[in-house]
Amino acid sequence: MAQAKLCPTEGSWKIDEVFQIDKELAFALPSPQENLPDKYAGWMCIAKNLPELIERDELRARVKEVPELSIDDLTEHKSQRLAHLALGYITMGYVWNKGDEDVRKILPRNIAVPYCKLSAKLGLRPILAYADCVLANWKKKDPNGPMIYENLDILFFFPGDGCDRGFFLVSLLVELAAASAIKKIPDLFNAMIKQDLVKCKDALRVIKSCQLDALEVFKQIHKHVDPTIFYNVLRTYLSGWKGSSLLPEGLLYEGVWDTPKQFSGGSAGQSSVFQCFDALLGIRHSDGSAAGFLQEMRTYMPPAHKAFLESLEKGPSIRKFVLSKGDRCLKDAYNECVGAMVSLRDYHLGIVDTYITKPAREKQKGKQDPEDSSNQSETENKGTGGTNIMTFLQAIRDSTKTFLLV
Ligand SMILES: C[C@@H](C(=O)Nc1ccc(Cl)cc1)[C@H]1[C@@H]2C[C@H](n3cnc4cc(F)c(F)cc43)C[C@@H]21
Repeated sequence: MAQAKLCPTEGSWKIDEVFQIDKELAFALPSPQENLPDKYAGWMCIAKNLPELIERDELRARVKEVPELSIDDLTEHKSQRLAHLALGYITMGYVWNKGDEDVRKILPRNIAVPYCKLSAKLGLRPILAYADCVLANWKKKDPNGPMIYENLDILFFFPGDGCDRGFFLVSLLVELAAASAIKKIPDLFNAMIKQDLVKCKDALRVIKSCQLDALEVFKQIHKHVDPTIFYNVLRTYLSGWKGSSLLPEGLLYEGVWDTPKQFSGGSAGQSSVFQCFDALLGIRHSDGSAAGFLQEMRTYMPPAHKAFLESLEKGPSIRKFVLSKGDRCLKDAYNECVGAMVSLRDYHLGIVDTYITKPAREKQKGKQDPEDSSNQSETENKGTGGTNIMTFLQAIRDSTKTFLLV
């Protein structure tokens, strides 16, 4: 497994390029490709017109007509990520279509075969994930302009009047704010190696301020995402087929596997930045199901990013170093980083309440017999990733608090 390597020449830590982490953008794909070779026009035409095709009830027919294409002409990483993103949108649209009970349990081989080959090549799953719809699904309107919401757009859309633009771009901007903290990690490790407590405290203070910047960016979500549309429209298209009552066995990838396979829908847990500060600070989640879910979500990340999280967990422990020094100021600087994680988790819980719990309750009220919760489908209170996101987030928020040093 790749490790965060000591740079042999300068004798100092750097984040090895093997982890594919960009200095400014961290886990986001820098300048994602927007066009595929003409051979793939059939995929792009469907993926670029999903809302209209679904509205006109033409999507599923168009998917069945597209020829089975080989992925051999997708030679570069960025074209592979763009094709994986497009096929992800096509697959979610094909399975969920109008978002009602009329789902499809078989993905036709002309999409399933190239999608699974491409997923294997990228080390990703054949389902739309955070790495697709957030990290590879963006462009600048003015290429020379800044990385701000007003100068960004996404490449593909689901139905929902642009709700996905807000949800995906705010997620991306949170990633970018957190990127400044990730850039500081080598300085933190170098300060530890040199036993330089002053530099250690400085690095921890920078990391904390970047975490709080990420929290401020996260708050933009209310401006750009409508809770009712998110809950009733976008959440459906991001849902997966693991533990789903509509696809209890999962999805059959025709021509690839003989039996249906279960994969989870996209979730914040698939964000490497969501997990990297826990790994850096030595925060381990004792709640088995939450810890298990986080581990499972790592298998939906680009392998290089999963490897980075593992290298942070195996690398020098900042927590042990702080404990060994017994320095009050250093402990405070460490605790402020843990405290920033608690604040982010708390805020995320509020977001789940606004975007999932409350709309679910409103929807229940709207039914004939609001008291009859028997027909409350098991997905009502679930996030896009399929777990009960509130329970999951409460568990990791609570366990994060236990890592504050006295
Ligand atoms: C808006 C939310 C979302 O769920 N986005 C999403 C989900 C699924 C899919 Cl498919 C696409 C987007 C969340 C944003 C902010 C990110 N975040 C949450 N807590 C964090 C703690 C940190 F320290 C940190 F740095 C980032 C953190 C992750 C996503």
